[in-house]
Amino acid sequence: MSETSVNPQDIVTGVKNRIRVYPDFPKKGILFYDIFPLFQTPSLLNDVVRLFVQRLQPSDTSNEQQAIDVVVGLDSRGFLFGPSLANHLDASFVPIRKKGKLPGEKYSVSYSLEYGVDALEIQADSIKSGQRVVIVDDLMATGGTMSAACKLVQQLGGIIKECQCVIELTGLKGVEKLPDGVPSYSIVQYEF
Ligand SMILES: O=P(O)(O)OC[C@H]1O[C@H](OP(=O)(O)OP(=O)(O)O)[C@H](O)[C@@H]1O
Ligand SMILES: Nc1ncnc2[nH]cnc12
Repeated sequence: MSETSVNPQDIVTGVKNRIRVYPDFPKKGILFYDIFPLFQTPSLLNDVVRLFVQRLQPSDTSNEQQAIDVVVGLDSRGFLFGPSLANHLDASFVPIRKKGKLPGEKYSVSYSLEYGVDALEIQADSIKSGQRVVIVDDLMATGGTMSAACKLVQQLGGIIKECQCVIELTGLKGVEKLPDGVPSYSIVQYEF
């Protein structure tokens, strides 16, 4: 898709101005970053997705091998960005869902997150071996969710080109949990 490039710093500022922070939600001691106010500014939301796209653009746009085949979105807030990102990239969209929500043959991985433990699932035929994948979510905290998602994609033979989040809580060192060699990118960073 040929669009003019976006200035990352403008988007960082826009996102930071709109995110709301709630102490002690959903549990005491958790500082909760609410991304939903972003959706009240459609142009900013569009810029967020375009910034994700810009990161993935090959330097040589004629090289078809560089294209992303699949955007994987994580249940549930990753679904707010994934389909739009997939549309911009002309890629397919695949959901990774919390356990018990997807029908058919599935792969499953259990994981821990900042405030609980759960399992994630992907449909067995949703990614073909060798397909180039980007995984998107709203936020990375401990990295438990994203690292479980990486494991599922890799079990299906997907090649993860990047894990993308709007927010990263850098003090929780989530990126260190990702499988070796998997790149990650976040638009805004907070320590906790
Ligand atoms: O890095 P982690 O410690 O794993 O935490 C990050 C995950 O937690 C949140 O989702 P949550 O599980 O709360 O579900 P939701 O999107 O349905 O609210 C967030 O949207 C990420 O998916
Ligand atoms: N601190 C936090 N704020 C918003 N979503 C989260 N998911 C995990 N930790 C979170």
